[in-house]
Amino acid sequence: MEQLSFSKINIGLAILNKRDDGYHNIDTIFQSIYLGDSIYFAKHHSVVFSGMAPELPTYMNDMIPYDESNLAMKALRAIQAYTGCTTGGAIHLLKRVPPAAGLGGGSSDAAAMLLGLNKFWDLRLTEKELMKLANDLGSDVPFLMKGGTARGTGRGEILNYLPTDKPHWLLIVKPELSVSTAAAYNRFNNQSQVTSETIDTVENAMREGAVKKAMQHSGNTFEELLFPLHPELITCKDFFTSRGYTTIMTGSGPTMVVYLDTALEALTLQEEIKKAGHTWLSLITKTHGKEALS
Ligand SMILES: C[C@@](CO)(OP(=O)(O)O)[C@H](O)COP(=O)(O)OP(=O)(O)OC[C@H]1O[C@@H](n2ccc(N)nc2=O)[C@H](O)[C@@H]1O
Ligand SMILES: Nc1ncnc2c1ncn2[C@@H]1O[C@H](COP(=O)(O)OP(=O)(O)O)[C@@H](O)[C@H]1O
Repeated sequence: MEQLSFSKINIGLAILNKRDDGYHNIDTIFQSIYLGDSIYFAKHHSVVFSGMAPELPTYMNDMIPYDESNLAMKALRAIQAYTGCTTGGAIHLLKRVPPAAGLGGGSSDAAAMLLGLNKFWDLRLTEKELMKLANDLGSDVPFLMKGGTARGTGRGEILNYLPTDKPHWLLIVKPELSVSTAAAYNRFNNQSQVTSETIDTVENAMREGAVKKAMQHSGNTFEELLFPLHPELITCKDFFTSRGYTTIMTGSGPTMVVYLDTALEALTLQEEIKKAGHTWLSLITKTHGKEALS
C-alpha cells in the first residue's frame, strides 16, 4: 500500500507573540502543494522502517534520520501507544520534499503515517482521534492531515478552511543553507511589520481566487528575522522579483515560492539559475485542494 503525503507553503505568516508554553501564536494562510513524499507499507511480522531520498542532493538526504527520531516513526509510535496495536509492517519512506525548508516535509510524513496506518492496520480511528494525535505531533501536522487552503492560528493548529482555487504553477527554490524552525522563532523580538491585518488581506484575495494577488500582498515575519542573517536569501528573492515574478518565502524558510503563469516559465527560470551559477535546488509543483487527500 502507498500513502502519499503533500507538503505546504505559507502565503503570508505573522508571528504575533510568544506564549507561556514556549510556542508562538501565529497567523498564516496554509496552502497545500502536490510536492510530497510516499510511504510504502508491506506485511511483516515486526515493525521495520527504512527510507531514502534518491531525487534529492546527498547533503539533504544526510539531514534526514531514518530512525526513531523521524517524524513518521514518531507518528507510528503515537498510534501504537494510543491503540495498543502490535501488528508489524515493513515501512519505507521515499522522500521528495527538501528537509528543513519551510515546506512542512517531516510534518507531512507524520500526517501520512497516521492516515496510512489507520488503513493498513485497519484501526478505524475517527477523524477526531486522528486529529488529536496529529496535534500532539507538531504544529503543522493538523493542517497536513487534510491539506487544501486554511487560515492557521494559535500555534498553527487552529484551522479555518477557505475555498481552494484551481491549481496554480509554482517554482519552489531552496538555497543550500538550512534554518532550524526553533532557532528562527527564537529570533522574534515582539515586533513585525506583518500583522493579522496583512493576513486578512491575503485571506480576502484567496477567497476571490486571486492567488497571485494574495502572494503580492502577503508578508512573512521570518523574512524580517532571517534576511539580515543570510544575505543569500535576499539574493535569491531578488533574482526572481527583479525578473518580474511574485516571490515569497515559505514558513521559517529558506525556500522561496515563485508564482508562475505557465509551467514553461519554470524551465526558463531553471536555465537562468544554472547560468548564473547558483546552487539552489528548484522544483516545479502546483497548488492543490483538500479533496486530493485521503
Ligand atoms: C514555521 C512553520 C509555519 O508553518 O513551518 P516550517 O517552517 O517549520 O515548515 C511552523 O510554525 C512550524 O511548525 P512545526 O515544524 O510543526 O513545529 P513544531 O514541531 O510544532 O515546533 C518546533 C519548534 O518550533 C517552535 N515553534 C513552533 C510553532 C509555533 N507556532 N511556535 C514556535 O515557537 C518551538 O520552539 C518548537 O519547539
Ligand atoms: N520525515 C522527515 N523528513 C524530513 N526531516 C525530518 C523527518 N523527520 C525528522 N526530520 C528532521 O526534521 C528537520 C526539519 O525538517 P522538515 O520537517 O522537513 O522541515 P520544516 O519544519 O522546515 O518544514 C530535518 O532537518 C530533520 O532533521
